[in-house]
Amino acid sequence: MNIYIAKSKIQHQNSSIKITGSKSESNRLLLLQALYPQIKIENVSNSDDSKLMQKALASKDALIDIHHAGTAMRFLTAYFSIQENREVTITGSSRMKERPIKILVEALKTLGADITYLDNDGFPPLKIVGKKLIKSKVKLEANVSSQYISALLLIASKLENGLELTLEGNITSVPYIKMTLSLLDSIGIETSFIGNIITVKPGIKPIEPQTLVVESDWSSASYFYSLIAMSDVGTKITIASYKEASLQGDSVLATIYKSFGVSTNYSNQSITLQKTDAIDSKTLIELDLKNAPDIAQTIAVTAFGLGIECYMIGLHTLKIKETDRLVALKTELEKLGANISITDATLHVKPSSIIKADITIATYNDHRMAMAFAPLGLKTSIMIENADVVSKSYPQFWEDFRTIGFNLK
Ligand SMILES: O=C(O)C1=C[C@@H](OP(=O)(O)O)[C@@H](O)[C@H](O)C1
Ligand SMILES: C=C(OP(=O)(O)O)C(=O)O
Repeated sequence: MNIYIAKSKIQHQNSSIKITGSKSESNRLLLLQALYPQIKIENVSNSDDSKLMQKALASKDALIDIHHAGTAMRFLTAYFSIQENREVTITGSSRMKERPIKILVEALKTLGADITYLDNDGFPPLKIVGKKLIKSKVKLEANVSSQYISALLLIASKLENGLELTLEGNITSVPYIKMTLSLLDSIGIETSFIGNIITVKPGIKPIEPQTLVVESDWSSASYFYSLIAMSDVGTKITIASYKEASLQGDSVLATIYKSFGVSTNYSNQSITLQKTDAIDSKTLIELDLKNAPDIAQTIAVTAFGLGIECYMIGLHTLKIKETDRLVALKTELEKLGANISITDATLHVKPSSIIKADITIATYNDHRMAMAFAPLGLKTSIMIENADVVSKSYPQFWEDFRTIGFNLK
């Protein structure tokens, strides 16, 4: 399904958009609930990735297909490693078979896990024979993906002696590691993160029955920040349910988008985004996104839409996500008339004043390509190819854009 966005305007300034729970928090809590069924979760994400996670955890099958869900792939690899007397093959989409998992698999094997690569060394599909893991100390490279670290931490309290993880090199996507530790702490599992060493105590104390409410997804909110940044001064929109003390690193959007003239007001568990200042075309925005890689696409498109210069570093993880997001951004933004340069970890949007009309944007099976380019509908008419990819994280994305006045065909 392609969607054509005829040049649009935000019509319903006072509409309130409700986004469901964070995909990252949901996938962690779903795994913890499988380990500790006394936990209840509210506002679970309705994303494909969280539904796949739920389905995989409930499945008794010997073959689990996780499609494009990277977090689920990594978390379930750890989970099935400790399911005694169970053997599973875990596979995914063709892109999943290109997304590296060796660092996690080697760490699990060091702890005693029985995992075999069924196709290419270091990549899914994997055969996992569940076992009791006796060892408790492991070192791993921390600059490739934090998901490997979170995966180990999530099962750690079920290991006989807990876990002591030594992180080597520069640690990437740190807020996601802290999110995992906070969720463990909140259910009653003892953890510490000092220097480059994380420890998780074995679960000796019983975990109390409790209900955890997932905060809505900040990465999904990024597309509304982009919309407001490209709107006329005074335009505002309210989205729920958010809080100022978020576990999600992408809540840094509230700070980042001040530079794009957008203010954020927190009230009644909602955020109201308002365009307060017009942006000078000579503005240069410089950002290090190693802690918030999922909002890089949104920000690159906002800068292009406003015609301003933006230089982003810390993007080394983008090459191994749903697609090579650096190459995809360069290719698609340049079709619209942008001047972009990239390296393996940076992206530079040069200032420009032209936005071509009626260009078709390829999305490369990447939800964030579709959603990041959609706000440009305020500036020009644009076609988004395979627009249903959004369901990976935000199934009602197009409905919500229609609600605020977008003209979609
Ligand atoms: O743990 C998580 O929930 C995630 C961690 C990040 O991955 P990396 O650590 O691989 O950057 C992020 O990009 C992904 O969307 C979700
Ligand atoms: C990178 C992402 O997800 P995952 O790694 O879980 O596939 C994402 O949602 O942007």
